Amino acid sequence: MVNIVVAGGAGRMGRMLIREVAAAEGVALSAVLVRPGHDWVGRDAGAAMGGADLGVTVTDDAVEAFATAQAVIDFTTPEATVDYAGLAAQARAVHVIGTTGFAPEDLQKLSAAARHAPIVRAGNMSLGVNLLTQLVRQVAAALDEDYDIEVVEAHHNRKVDAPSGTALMLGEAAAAGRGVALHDVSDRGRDGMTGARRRGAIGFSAIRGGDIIGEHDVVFAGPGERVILRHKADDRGIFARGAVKAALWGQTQPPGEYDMIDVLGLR
Ligand SMILES: NC(=O)C1=CN([C@@H]2O[C@H](COP(=O)(O)OP(=O)(O)OC[C@H]3O[C@@H](n4cnc5c(N)ncnc54)[C@H](OP(=O)(O)O)[C@@H]3O)[C@@H](O)[C@H]2O)C=CC1
Ligand SMILES: O=C(O)C1=N[C@H](C(=O)O)C[C@H](O)C1
Repeated sequence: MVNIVVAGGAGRMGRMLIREVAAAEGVALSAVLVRPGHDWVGRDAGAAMGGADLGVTVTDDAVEAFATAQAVIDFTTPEATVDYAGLAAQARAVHVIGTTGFAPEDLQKLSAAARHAPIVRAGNMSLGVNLLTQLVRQVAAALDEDYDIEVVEAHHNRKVDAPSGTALMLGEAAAAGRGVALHDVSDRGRDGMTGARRRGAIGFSAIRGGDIIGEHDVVFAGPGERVILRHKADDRGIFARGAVKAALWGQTQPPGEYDMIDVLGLR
């Protein structure tokens, strides 16, 4: 049995993860970790969510929670995730990171932690999006720069980062297909007199509204035609189930940095 801590348990993804981990086979929900001082601390996790007791008390003590865990599933904030990466590494627990919006210096800290225990990180943990990245790479390799690539994403009005982690994954895949580095061709800030579109650019745009779970289009707009590859998330369970799969997969891996392409065997 793999003991899993859900970090960020009171969040949208955290609540979904508590349900999925509690229901999944081969894993046990060993702790639910929330922001220090959160009003869920000390309560049963199931009752805190308005359901039946799960027999797991919510805590804000990460060191104690990680001490008996084999995996930490973390959908929180970049700041919290960087802190938890150090603690998970000390506990030699697999750290499954769904959090998005990292700065380059955060990613360096995650790489340092991954020298001691496996980290699985992906901006999207669903099977569908990870498969889509492979398709995007293939289409980008097949179509030349006469086809302008645009990544369009839509999310709920509480999302704090843009472009989404998924949009960046899709942009990276398109750039890899074209044999270029995304940071050399990325166009993220159109406003005002932008001038004509730069040939070879990969553009990003973001819609924020309502309760949209997550929608991503990769548009290849060419002369007289458009190819559009699309993913729509209808249920956050797809991300949570991917994260549980990653926690189990990571148990047999040496320390290092991995993603869902590794977990799903899609590379
Ligand atoms: N990779 C993937 O497949 C997916 C990734 N995500 C990403 O996951 C992240 C979370 O998304 P979502 O659940 O919608 O966001 P929420 O804001 O609903 O949840 C984040 C939770 O983390 C909590 N938190 C903040 N700091 C800490 C801390 N130090 N310790 C423990 N908990 C903490 C917040 O608490 P409080 O509000 O009290 O501060 C909040 O409850 C985002 O970065 C999002 O982009 C989302 C879906 C899928
Ligand atoms: O914040 C969200 O909600 C989501 N975040 C991830 C992202 O940034 O791509 C994954 C999913 O789209 C939902």
